[in-house]
Amino acid sequence: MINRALIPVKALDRAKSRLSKHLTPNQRAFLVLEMLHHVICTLQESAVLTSITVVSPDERVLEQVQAWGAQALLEEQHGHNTALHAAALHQIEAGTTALLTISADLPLLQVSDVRTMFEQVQSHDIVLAPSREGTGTNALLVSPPLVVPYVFGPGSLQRYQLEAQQRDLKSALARNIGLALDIDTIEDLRTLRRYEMRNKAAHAS
Ligand SMILES: Nc1nc2c(ncn2[C@@H]2O[C@H](COP(=O)(O)OP(=O)(O)OP(=O)(O)O)[C@@H](O)[C@H]2O)c(=O)[nH]1
Ligand SMILES: C=C(OP(=O)(O)O)C(=O)O
Repeated sequence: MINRALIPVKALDRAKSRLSKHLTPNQRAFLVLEMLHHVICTLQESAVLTSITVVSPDERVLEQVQAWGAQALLEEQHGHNTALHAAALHQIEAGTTALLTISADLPLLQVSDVRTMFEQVQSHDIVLAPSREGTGTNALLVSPPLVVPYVFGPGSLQRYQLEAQQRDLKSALARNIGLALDIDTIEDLRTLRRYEMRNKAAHAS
């Protein structure tokens, strides 16, 4: 198996728009980079990936991720799904057998979450990590790459499940808070804070 990962990242000045009422543009850019760093480090620590590639139209993001040991791919075609499709074609050319596409905004992601998904893909064609409210998709692991098209956007979980069904593919869900809590809204930030406080208290006792 040659396992690789793709992380799509929006231009910093457009990212986290749902937090624009609560955070300044600089704070939002900082938050995006901090969460991205966490996701890259966790993927690296999982030791199951040959490479991690960040796909973004933003030169600042691409420069930064190379310093963190990830590969940088300039978004050739604009739009979340189109950019990912083009990036996945490169991964196929590079001999990738299993491709993880994962959001950059998962601050509670753990090494065990990543390893579990790769264990699941041994016996499934597609592994989906639902978002906390159960309609979005925070991570998608497919073997081979592009066995289903990219359909990220509102209601994507159901759409991926339908795409898999139509192709008679075996799919599995990966449910864990590390994969489920993506940060889009101020409520998500509050939830994150609650988990962090709980973890701190658990470590102190
Ligand atoms: N390269 C690329 N990545 C994208 C694009 N749209 C979203 N992403 C990334 O996909 C993941 C999920 O994105 P969203 O939650 O839809 O966008 P967001 O910027 O995080 O938040 P909102 O602006 O509030 O929607 C994040 O890692 C984003 O940076 C895009 O057009 N191009
Ligand atoms: C893009 C997605 O998520 P969100 O915009 O909710 O982060 C998705 O779940 O497909």
